[in-house]
Amino acid sequence: MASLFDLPKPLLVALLIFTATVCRFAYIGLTCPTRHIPGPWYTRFTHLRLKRAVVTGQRIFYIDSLHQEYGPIVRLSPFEVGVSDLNGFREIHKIGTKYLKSTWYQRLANFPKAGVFTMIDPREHGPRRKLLSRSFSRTYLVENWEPVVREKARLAVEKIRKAAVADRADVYNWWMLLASDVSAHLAFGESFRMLETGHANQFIRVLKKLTMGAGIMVEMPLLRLLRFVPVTAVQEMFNANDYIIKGAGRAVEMARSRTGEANIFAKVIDDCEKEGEGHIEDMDVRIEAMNVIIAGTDTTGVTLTYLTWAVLQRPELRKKLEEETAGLEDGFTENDLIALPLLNAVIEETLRLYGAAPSSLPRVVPQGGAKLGGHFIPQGTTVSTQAYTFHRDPQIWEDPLTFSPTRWLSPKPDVPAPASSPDAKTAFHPFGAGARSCVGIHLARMELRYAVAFLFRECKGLRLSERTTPESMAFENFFLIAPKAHRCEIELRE
Ligand code: HEM
Repeated sequence: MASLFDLPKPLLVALLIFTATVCRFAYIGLTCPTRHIPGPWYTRFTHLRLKRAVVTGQRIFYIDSLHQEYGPIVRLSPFEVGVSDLNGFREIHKIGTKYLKSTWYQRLANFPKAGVFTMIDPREHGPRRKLLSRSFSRTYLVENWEPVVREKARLAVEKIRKAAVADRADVYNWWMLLASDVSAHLAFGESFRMLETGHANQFIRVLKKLTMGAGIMVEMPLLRLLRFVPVTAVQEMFNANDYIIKGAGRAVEMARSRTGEANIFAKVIDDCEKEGEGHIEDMDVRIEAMNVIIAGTDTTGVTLTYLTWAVLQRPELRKKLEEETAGLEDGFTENDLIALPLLNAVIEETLRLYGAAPSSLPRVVPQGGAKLGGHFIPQGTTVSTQAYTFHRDPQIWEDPLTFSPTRWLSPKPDVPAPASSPDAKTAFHPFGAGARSCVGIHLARMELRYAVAFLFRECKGLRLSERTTPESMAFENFFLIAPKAHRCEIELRE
């Protein structure tokens, strides 16, 4: 009688692999710790459907569609659960929470040490965060960095205006240059002059490659094997680390030099020395300098791009913004901008629908497990909350898909704005929430305010170019969002 072992060897190996895979899936499915949570049947066996959504830039849409179908607590994979329940969100992100960042962040860290963004242990993260927070407080920024932000925003708009009058201006490019020039200037203490030259310098280009590589590797670790492929572009991606870490040494030099222009780390180092309550090594300064540039560039650049797009689709709104900003005195400050109701409402509404970081903020359920939205979730499970879904919840926002800045304005003096309801306040988190919320929030808001004020004050009558369409502006989602076309062109006919 013929036996299995009579089969040709390749077929036998294929059969064994297939059987092992089926057994593995069956085992995961039967022992799946989240099997009692609602969700598509296949998410009990594998994370592959979720992975497909991640690598094709569709994660936020896929998870949102699962919430629509299965409710506020949904199984995304055997070990990950989506949460769009408000009380669940409060519990996960409250100050002093025991839900820590998942190891996804650690795997994202491509540098020799973790920085404020990727640290997981609160005992490590807390002191670092405290040190950086002082340099990013609004008071400190207004006293030390407001003129730099203002001048760069003015210059970006001057460049946009020139290009838009001549032919068309790609605001995606200009807003990215603005945001990286600001972040780099704060981190290094000297301008990279990218707005002046109109393109990113070598350091920023390599840093971008490095973060892109880290983003790909964290999702597809097997691709690390590519480092052995002798192709220059691939090798550059893997060797970028050394170049960047070396380049970031300039941030340390500038911070420690008392003769050059200061950077934000000069204060961090001073604070450590003065108060003796913190400790930061040169490598930490390098890593945090890179963090500031990485975290501060695409986030602000993309948000400004979508703001421009959203306003220019609405000529009435554009005119009102032009009128409001025309009323500013020439030497206006951020305090004057904070007093402009429409400008701030437009920024908030942009952050609601088009904030650049609407994806899952993965956290791990602490020891003992937790009950969220009426479901028990075992310890060790990753729970993911995404702003994309909270910001579009029809139970919280009226007509949630419509871009409507007036929801942020009081209709009458004694009537609160619809967006100031307690639920809306909890649900709205474009800058994250709790102890891990954005360190750069005041810097980002300052950049957004100045850029919007200069744009609509200096460029009256802007319109979208024909090449800027809903398709070209559709979201691509790789942790952050970006327009699919990676451009957003506008025109100005005088
Ligand atoms: C519109 C612009 C911005 C948006 C929408 C944004 C959004 C966010 C979000 C959602 C988080 C939380 C991430 C998480 O929990 O996984 C975060 C964290 C962070 N952001 Fe921003 N950000 C912006 C601008 C900036 C800027 C300008 C900086 C520059 C310093 C910055 C630095 C950071 C850092 C260092 C963290 C990590 C904080 C921690 O874990 O303690 N961000 N940001």
